[in-house]
Amino acid sequence: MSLHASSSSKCVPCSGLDESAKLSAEEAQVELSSLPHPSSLWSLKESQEGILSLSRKFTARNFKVALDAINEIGAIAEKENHHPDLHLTNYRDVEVVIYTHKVNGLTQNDFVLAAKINRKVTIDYSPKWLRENPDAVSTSRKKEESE
Ligand SMILES: C[C@H](O)[C@H](O)[C@H]1CNC2=NC(N)=NC(=O)C2=N1
Repeated sequence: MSLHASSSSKCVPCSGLDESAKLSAEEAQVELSSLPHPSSLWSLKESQEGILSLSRKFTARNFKVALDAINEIGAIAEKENHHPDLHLTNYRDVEVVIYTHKVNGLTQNDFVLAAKINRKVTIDYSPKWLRENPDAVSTSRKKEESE
């Protein structure tokens, strides 16, 4: 079982991590596909500097819902002491980007956090976005809107 698949998993302090904790692109792909459902919400992303990260994008129903989701994700991050970059890229479009700054790449901590976000955060999505992204239905706060 992957580390993040266990509900007792917690992020280990990033300050203690070194390069040996950094996952290769292949290892990251394996971790990605074993995230709890719906793992398809997340994708691997590589910056121009070659830094691998995990990214999840969604469109919320409105501005307030987008801000509430950011705050909810932020509270989980504080608890784990592992912090995503949270982007409000348009008034209700959110992108969550997770990587381990200490190693400039992905570690197990990033997948632990992504798994917690999948399990704990439900979002009142834009109905149109949810229709276009049916995998997200289990993370929708208003499941009936998907029909
Ligand atoms: C001391 C503390 O553990 C570190 O500064 C943490 C805080 N949150 C962090 N978050 C992320 N995403 N990467 C880090 O390397 C990191 N380091």
